[in-house]
Amino acid sequence: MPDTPSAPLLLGNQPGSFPHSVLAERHPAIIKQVREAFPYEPGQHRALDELLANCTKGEIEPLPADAHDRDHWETWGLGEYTGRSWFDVPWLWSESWFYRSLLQAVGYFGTGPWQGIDPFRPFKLAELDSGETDEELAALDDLAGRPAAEQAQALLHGSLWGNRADLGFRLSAAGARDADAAPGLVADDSDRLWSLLDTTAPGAGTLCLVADNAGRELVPDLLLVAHLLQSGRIGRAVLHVKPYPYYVSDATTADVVDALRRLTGAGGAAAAYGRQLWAALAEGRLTLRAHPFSGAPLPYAEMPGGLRADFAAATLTIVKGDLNYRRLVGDRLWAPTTPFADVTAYFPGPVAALRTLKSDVITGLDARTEAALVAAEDQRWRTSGTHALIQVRDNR
Ligand SMILES: O=P(O)(O)OC[C@@]1(O)O[C@H](CO)[C@@H](O)[C@@H]1O
Repeated sequence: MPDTPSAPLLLGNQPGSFPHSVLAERHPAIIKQVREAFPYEPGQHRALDELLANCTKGEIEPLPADAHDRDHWETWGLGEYTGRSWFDVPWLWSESWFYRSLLQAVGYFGTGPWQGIDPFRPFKLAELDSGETDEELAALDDLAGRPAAEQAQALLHGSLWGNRADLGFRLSAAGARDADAAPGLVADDSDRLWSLLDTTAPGAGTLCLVADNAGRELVPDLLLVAHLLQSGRIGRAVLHVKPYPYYVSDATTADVVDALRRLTGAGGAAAAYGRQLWAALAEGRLTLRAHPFSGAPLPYAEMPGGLRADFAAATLTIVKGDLNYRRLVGDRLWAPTTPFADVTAYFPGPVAALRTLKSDVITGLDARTEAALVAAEDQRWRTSGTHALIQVRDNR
């Protein structure tokens, strides 16, 4: 970002701020929920007690020498932050460290019987099995008879607003789920998004979709991918998921499998989409990636070469959700009118952000939109989850 003056990095040490509330309130609430959802054994309860004390009052501790991911975390700044309060290091870093620590506490990374048991799975499954998901899937039958452009726009918006289905957010924002979505987007580059996928050679393009939440967000993401493959706007899709459970509801490979089973078992148009994606995986037209950096506590500007090459080769990369937006533009308190194109100039290919606003970070607003939002809601629009955006930077 050579020409963009930087902005203050978000830390969690300002009482009353959103980042502070995540560290002081959301994380303890997540520990409580996870503890109540599983018949954990004494060692796990002890480890959760220790984590609760450590993440609210303690300091960041080093990893044991034999931790499987020690090298990653050393590269990602653990040495520098060891011994500091969770509240005094970059907020993005301490949140990521929290999820890594929670998985450690419940034995996810161990060699024992709890290895690989996702502590968030009950919440994800409840959402996937909900009546709301049934309704959303049934609506696909009506959509099937509509013109292709209308279907595409509806599925794009389904994927965008699916981002409200974020279980971590709903834990701490009481009533967030029911608050009405604001009509209109605070930024809408959807025409540019479609123009990037308008191809004279059908089936030639590759879409990278950096997924966010499982369940009611991943389902519409998959439907969008299926539609783009089917209509020939893309020939290949690469779906980036998290390598392990993260930010409560972030999608992992297991969640993709659950979502595909849900689709194929639903009947009607949903099942047809599900079968199509199942076949696309078998044929290599849809590929899954679970890159370690997808769970890293760092902005995408610091992504390693392999991941950069993936994004560079794509016709378009769609980055879903609030956390990915923070990582895309940098977790900083930018002036809202800072151009999105400037803060994403480092990204190696065309990139689109689809996000509902759930944290203070925002770029790319025009001054009039920002003024109207502030006049109506003070600064609440930044974190309420009721506003959304589609922003695109095309570097071709
Ligand atoms: O990435 P997502 O699922 O859209 O949102 C993640 C989120 O709930 O977690 C962060 C705070 O913990 C915020 O960035 C955001 O509110």
